[in-house]
Amino acid sequence: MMSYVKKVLSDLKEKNSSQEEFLQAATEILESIAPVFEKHPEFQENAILERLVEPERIIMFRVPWVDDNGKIQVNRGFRVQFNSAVGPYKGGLRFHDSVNLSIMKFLAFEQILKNSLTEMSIGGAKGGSDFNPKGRSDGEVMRFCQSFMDELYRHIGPNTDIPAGDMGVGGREVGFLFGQYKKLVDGHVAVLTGAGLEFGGSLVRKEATGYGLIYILDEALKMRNETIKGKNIVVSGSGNVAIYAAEKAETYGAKVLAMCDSSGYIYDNNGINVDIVKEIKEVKRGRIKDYLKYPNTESAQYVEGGIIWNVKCDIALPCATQNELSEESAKILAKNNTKYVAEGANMPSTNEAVDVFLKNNMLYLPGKAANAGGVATSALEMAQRSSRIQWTFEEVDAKLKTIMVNIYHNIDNAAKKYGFEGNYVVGANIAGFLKVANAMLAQGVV
Ligand SMILES: NC(=O)C1=CN([C@@H]2O[C@H](COP(=O)(O)OP(=O)(O)OC[C@H]3O[C@@H](n4cnc5c(N)ncnc54)[C@H](OP(=O)(O)O)[C@@H]3O)[C@@H](O)[C@H]2O)C=CC1
Ligand SMILES: O=C(O)CCC(=O)C(=O)O
Repeated sequence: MMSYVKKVLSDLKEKNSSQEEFLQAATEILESIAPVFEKHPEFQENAILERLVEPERIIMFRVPWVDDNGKIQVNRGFRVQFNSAVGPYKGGLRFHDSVNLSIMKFLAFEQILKNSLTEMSIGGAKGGSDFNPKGRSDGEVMRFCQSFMDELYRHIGPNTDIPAGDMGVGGREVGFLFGQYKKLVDGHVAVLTGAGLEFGGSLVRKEATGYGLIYILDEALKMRNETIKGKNIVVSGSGNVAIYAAEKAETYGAKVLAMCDSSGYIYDNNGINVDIVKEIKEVKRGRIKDYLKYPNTESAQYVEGGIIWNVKCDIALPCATQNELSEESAKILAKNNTKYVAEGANMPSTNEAVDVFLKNNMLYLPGKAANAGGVATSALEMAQRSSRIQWTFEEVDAKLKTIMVNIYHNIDNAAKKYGFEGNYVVGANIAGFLKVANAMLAQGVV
């Protein structure tokens, strides 16, 4: 059956030769699900893979807006509606200057399997723009979001496609996007998750991706008679996912030694004060190096442009961006005896880095399983919104924990069933794929 996978992959490479990140994600996924086709010839007979790798729809559009100097700026907007077999399209919006079609497609492709793993009825999508909100005034961000929504609104809806935040899109941006959507359609509907608590949002959504990462890690460690308590952790990034992963890890008794942004990392052998990072990033929208200006941070250092994975740790949590953890960094982690890697970001480790983790018998939890808590809580937000109720923080948090524990056992069982015990690349991809493939099969050739 490998020949079937190889053929689909080689056609995909020919058709999308310049889409590096998309091909990276597709190669990892397709190669790891190859064993499924031995047991399920019906998938090949029905061209499930050929259909799965082709997005149902891609929307690309112009986003013109006026900056604070009265100058007209033009960005490019995207929404990749990749697969709606399991449910309406669902996935975040990323505003970052690196955004291009390849990155949008890789993120949307990953999202299909991730959303399937949550066991909620949500399909896979992703969108965004090459606009970077960093350094822009609130007024500029608002005008950009309004122009972005002027086009996007006609392609989304509470039963068709429900975007949310991702890199560069937090509460402020979701608020502006929602305001413009509401004005355009004249309806207060649940079309974006990660909404403010005042207008339909859910408690815990902000914390969910980072907390969920620690919940699944905790379960994986428990199954090995291990615990997070007392472990030294390095968390890359200092955005939404990184902050709440670090916060939860500390409540479990771990010490967070280092965090970073794209300029450099801070390191403190006594442990980072996550509240300061939160203040710098969520309130001041500043740089991580500002950490050293705060009281009681004398034992911390800032390393400009340094590679955070050089810091010796027991647990590595890549929570920044794709391909931030190279093969070389993976070898350093292995040499430093790091035993656990759990991904808060999407595809932060290169495929070569993942090979190093697996060869060294490190526990590796891939992003599509480990960071699924964010989108799962988005689905909980949709459930609350449609039934006009609001669960307490504790209720949502308990549901999130259950979902993450279930994901762990689901990927663990799938890995065992297919003869790859402990390999969660195989486990996550197969478990996610089977539900989507069966849904596609049931719905005919569409
Ligand atoms: N938000 C969510 O709910 C979910 C997010 N994810 C994924 O998690 C990752 C982080 O998202 P999120 O926290 O929301 O994004 P944010 O924009 O809130 O934060 C991103 C962080 O990563 C840093 N960063 C970006 N590029 C690099 C780089 N090359 N090297 C080092 N640090 C870098 C940023 O620093 P700087 O400020 O300098 O750019 C920032 O601190 C992404 O891969 C995203 O797709 C996955 C599931 C859900
Ligand atoms: O909450 C969501 O809908 C999307 C989250 C997301 O973008 C992701 O899981 O990568």
